[in-house]
Amino acid sequence: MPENSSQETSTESPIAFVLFGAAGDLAKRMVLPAFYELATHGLLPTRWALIGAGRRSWSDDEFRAHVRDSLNEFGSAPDDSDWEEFAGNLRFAGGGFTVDDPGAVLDVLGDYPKDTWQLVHYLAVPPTAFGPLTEAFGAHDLAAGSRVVYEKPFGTSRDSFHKLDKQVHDVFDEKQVFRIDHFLGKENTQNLHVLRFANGLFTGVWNNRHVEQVQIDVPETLNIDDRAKFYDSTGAVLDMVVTHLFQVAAEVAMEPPLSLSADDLQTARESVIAAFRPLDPSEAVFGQYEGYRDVDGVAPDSTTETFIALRMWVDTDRWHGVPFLLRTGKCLGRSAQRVNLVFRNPEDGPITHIPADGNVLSFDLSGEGAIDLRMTIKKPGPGLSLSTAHMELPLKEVADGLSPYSRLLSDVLRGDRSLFTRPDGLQHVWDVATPLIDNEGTPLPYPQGSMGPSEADTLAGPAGWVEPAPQHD
Ligand SMILES: NC(=O)C1=CN([C@@H]2O[C@H](COP(=O)(O)OP(=O)(O)OC[C@H]3O[C@@H](n4cnc5c(N)ncnc54)[C@H](OP(=O)(O)O)[C@@H]3O)[C@@H](O)[C@H]2O)C=CC1
Ligand SMILES: O=C1O[C@H](COP(=O)(O)O)[C@@H](O)[C@H](O)[C@H]1O
Repeated sequence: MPENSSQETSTESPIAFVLFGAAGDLAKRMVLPAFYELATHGLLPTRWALIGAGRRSWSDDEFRAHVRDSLNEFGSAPDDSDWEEFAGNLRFAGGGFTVDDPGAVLDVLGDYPKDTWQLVHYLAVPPTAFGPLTEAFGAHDLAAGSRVVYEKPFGTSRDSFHKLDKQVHDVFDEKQVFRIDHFLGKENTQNLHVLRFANGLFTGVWNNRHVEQVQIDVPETLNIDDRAKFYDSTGAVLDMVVTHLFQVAAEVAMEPPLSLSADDLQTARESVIAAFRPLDPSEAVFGQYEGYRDVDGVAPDSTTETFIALRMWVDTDRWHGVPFLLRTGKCLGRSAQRVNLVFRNPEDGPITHIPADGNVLSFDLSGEGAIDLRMTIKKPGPGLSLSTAHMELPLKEVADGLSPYSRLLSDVLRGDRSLFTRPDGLQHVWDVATPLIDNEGTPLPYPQGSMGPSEADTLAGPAGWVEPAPQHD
C-alpha cells in the first residue's frame, strides 16, 4: 500500500461493503480488483470491511484465497505485506440471504453496527435475484441508512423494470440507490460533457447546424463462450444498447445542465432520454455470427442477436434531423469503443470534394481513453490537393485515471450519484427500446471476423461507419 493510503479519507465513516454474488464472474473480474485499486490509491476510509456474501458456505479464509486469486488474475497482484493488510478486512457471510433465512449475513454484520458503519450492499448477482434480495433487506432491517448498488440490466423488459422499480422503492429511498452502468464511469465518457462545456471551440458546434451524424460504435472481437447461457437469454440489445449505448447517447445529446453537480448532471442526461424516438425495427439490422448456435449453452435454433446496428433520432431542436447511429456486436473483425461526431462540410465554401472522414471529432472510450480530431488539410507539396490529418490526445498523457469500476465504487462510497442512472430515464429507455425488443425477426448471419451483416453498412449513409484513424508512428 502507498504510505498515505487511507489517510486522506480518515475522517469519513467506516464502510461495511457487502458484496452479494462475491463468488461470481463479475465480482472476480471487476468488483474485487476495483475495490483493491481503491485501497492502493488511498481511497478507502481508515476503517473498512469487505464482506463477501453468497449461498455457498465459504470460510473467511476460503473467501480470502478467492480474492487473492482474482487480484492475481484480473487486478494488480498484491505483494505479501500489502496482501496481509488488505486480507485482514475480508469476511464471508454464507448460507444465502432471503426473507425467510438471512444466512450468516446478520451475524457477520453484528460486528459492524449501523450507527457507526456505513453499510453498502452491492448486488453482483443475476437480475432475477435483485427483487428477492431487495425484499430481504427490508425484512431484516438492513435498508435504513444504507446504500445499495444494482448491476445492469435494471429490468429485462418494460414490465419487469416497473416491477423491480416498485420493489426497490418499497424498501429504499431513491437517494440510497446506485444503478451502475460502467460506461458512465469511463474517464473519456465524462469528457463528452467536459470537452463540450469547457471549450468554446466545441460548445457552439454541438448541434444539428454543424453535426451531420453521431456514431456510437462498440464492435468487439470477444466471443460469448464463457457466458453462453446468460448471453443467449439476453442478446446485444439488452446487453449493450439499452444500457451502455443509450447512456453514452444521452451524454452526447443532453442539453446543458444547470451545473455539473450530481443532481443537475443526472437530470440533464436522464431528461434527454425522453426525447429519444421509439426505435423503428426497419431502421435496425440484427445479426448473429456464424457458429454461434454451436456454442455450448446456446439453443441450437437460437434467434438471439449477437450484432445490432440501428439508426436512432433525438427529437429535440438541437438534434432534429441528425441520425444517431449505434452499432455493437460480438466476434467482429476489430474492437473499439468510439463516439464519432461527423461534422457537416462547410456550405457554399470555395473548397469542394472534402474527404468523407475529413471533419470528425472522436472519443475513444476504451482503456485509458483518447480524444481524436480529424481535419482536412492541404497535402504538402505542389498544387492543391486535400488530405486528412489527425491529432490524438491520449488521456494518460494528462494523468493516470481510475478504472471505471473503481471510479464508480469510489462515488458510491462518497455518496455521489452523478454517474448512476435514474428510474425516470430508465422508464424512457424501455419505452424507446420496446419496439426493438418485441421484434421477432431472424437475425442475419455474418462471418466471424467481419464487421457484421453488410446491410448494416448502408445504415450509416454513403460515407459509412468511421474507421479509426491510422496510428502515428
Ligand atoms: N460478467 C460480466 O462480464 C458482467 C456482468 N454484469 C452483471 O453483473 C451481474 C452478475 O453477473 P455475473 O457475475 O456474470 O453472474 P454469475 O452467473 O457469475 O452470478 C454471480 C453470483 O450470483 C449468485 N447467484 C446466482 N443466482 C442467484 C440467485 N438466484 N439468488 C442469489 N444469488 C444468486 C451466485 O453466487 P452463490 O452461488 O455464491 O450464491 C453467483 O456466483 C449480472 O446482473 C450481470 O448482468 C454486468 C457487466 C458485465
Ligand atoms: O457490460 C458489458 O460490457 C462489456 C464491454 O465492456 P468493457 O468496457 O469492460 O470492455 C461487454 O463485453 C459485455 O458483453 C457487457 O455485458
